[in-house]
Amino acid sequence: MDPNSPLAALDDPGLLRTQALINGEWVGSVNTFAVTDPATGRELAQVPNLGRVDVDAAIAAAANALGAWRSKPAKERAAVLVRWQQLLVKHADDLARLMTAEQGKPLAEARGEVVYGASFLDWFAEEGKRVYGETIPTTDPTKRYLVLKQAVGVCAAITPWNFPLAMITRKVAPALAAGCPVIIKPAEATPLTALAAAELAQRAGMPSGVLNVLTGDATQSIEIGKVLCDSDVVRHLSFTGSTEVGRILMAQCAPTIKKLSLELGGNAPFIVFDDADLDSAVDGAIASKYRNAGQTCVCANRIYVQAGVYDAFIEKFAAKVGALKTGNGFEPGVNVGPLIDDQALAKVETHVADAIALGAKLLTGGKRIDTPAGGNFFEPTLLADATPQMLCSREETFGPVAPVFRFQTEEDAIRLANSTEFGLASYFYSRDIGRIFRVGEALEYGMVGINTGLISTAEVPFGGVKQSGLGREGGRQGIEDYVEVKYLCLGDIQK
Ligand SMILES: NC(=O)C1=CN([C@@H]2O[C@H](COP(=O)(O)OP(=O)(O)OC[C@H]3O[C@@H](n4cnc5c(N)ncnc54)[C@H](OP(=O)(O)O)[C@@H]3O)[C@@H](O)[C@H]2O)C=CC1
Ligand SMILES: O=C(O)CCCC(=O)O
Repeated sequence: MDPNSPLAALDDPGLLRTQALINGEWVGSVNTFAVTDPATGRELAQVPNLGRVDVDAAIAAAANALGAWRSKPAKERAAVLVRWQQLLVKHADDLARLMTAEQGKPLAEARGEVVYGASFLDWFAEEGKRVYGETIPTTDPTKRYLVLKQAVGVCAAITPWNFPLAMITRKVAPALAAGCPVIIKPAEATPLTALAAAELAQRAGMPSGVLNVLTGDATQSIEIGKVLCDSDVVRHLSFTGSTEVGRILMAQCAPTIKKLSLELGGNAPFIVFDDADLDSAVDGAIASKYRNAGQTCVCANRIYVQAGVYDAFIEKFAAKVGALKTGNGFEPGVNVGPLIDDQALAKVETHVADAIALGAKLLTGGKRIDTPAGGNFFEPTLLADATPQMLCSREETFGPVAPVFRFQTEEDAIRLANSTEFGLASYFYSRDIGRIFRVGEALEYGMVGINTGLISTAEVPFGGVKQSGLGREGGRQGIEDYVEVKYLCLGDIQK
């Protein structure tokens, strides 16, 4: 290990796993790909670049593990999940270090994600104990009607790089709690956090085959995804990522009529009304927009400010955006880390250039930051006088760019906010109780933050409407996609 690698300082070097996990065994391959640090471009590790044979082995292992795992009392499955949660928290510093190294987010944010990610495990450990069936009042005295809920079977989870741990646990925890073995395919950019989490699952006593992790680069990910989708054994696929890939996976799952949970792209409006608490709105916009360098599907993408407070908001917001510190996530005090790769940088640059060409005013930021160490850094950027024609209004920027739009009336704000095919998160600031209900009900989104820019927590149903996806993750609803409803009709009761 290069002594200058950020991973040389792990307290527990056993968490740097560079093999895939299939059937409880760590599996290598002659074909590997490099995991790199987006803050420096330096290689961190090589991990296996797997293909069809390995996916088939993982599916077979999961299928083999299904019977014993789903037959365990929920309380016993819960005990494994709780032990896993405790180990994730115990090793939070090392996991955060791995995450910052491969994903780039500031270390404190990475640590926050570890605790957040771990919280899905104890939440669903409890929910798994409450997968209640029902009895239905009979309409025929000779019969009784019962409803059971049973594990859906083998599940697959394809996860993105922006939340390398939480997007895994949010899917895997309800699956495991309900009695389903899982096969995880993490993003090419961030397999190390996933593998470290799997190592801790092993230490928590996860039975062989119940949790499998397959790694692959972007090309092999397509093949791995196809084999998972084509399999009749895999009964559920959960995916977080772009709407474009979500559509492909949905089409690929059609022949086997798989259950699907899709958490796809967003284009979140963030509305500030004249009656808002402006300081609170500015803080909310900073948190919502610049968290994870703007790379979350619930990040504010379009900031609409009512004419009466537009100038005051811009002035306060610009001061705070200008004060954000960008740099390597391991440096103390850094608020905004690197973007994940070159393509992400290019997309952000295109959105900024397009907005300026169409009349937006650049108030701060606006360009790449070149550092001696390399890295994919972009200045936290604020654009005023944005309009609906701009790319940043129509597409998810997924970067640290805040376009601010001026609006006149509540009706205008609602119309503009809803004028997108996406419907994941939305936000608005107002102190008027009537407006809070009117706007909250009118926004065509799965989630609405009111007077807050942060809405995520394990206890609530996270998900979108329209082309932002299907199903809900987290909350008591998050386990529903992992169970099948079975109706038992009991006859001859009178005999
Ligand atoms: N909803 C969200 O949270 C996210 C939204 N996005 C949006 O998507 C844009 C592109 O980001 P990107 O990382 O490319 O997101 P993708 O949707 O391409 O990737 C997400 C996951 O899907 C995998 N994948 C990609 N294509 C396929 C396929 N054909 N079959 C099976 N698996 C596949 C990826 O693997 P691999 O990484 O190996 O290619 C990754 O694990 C972002 O700019 C952002 O707008 C991105 C990430 C998360
Ligand atoms: O970007 C995502 O897909 C998930 C957002 C993270 C969260 O807030 O849970």
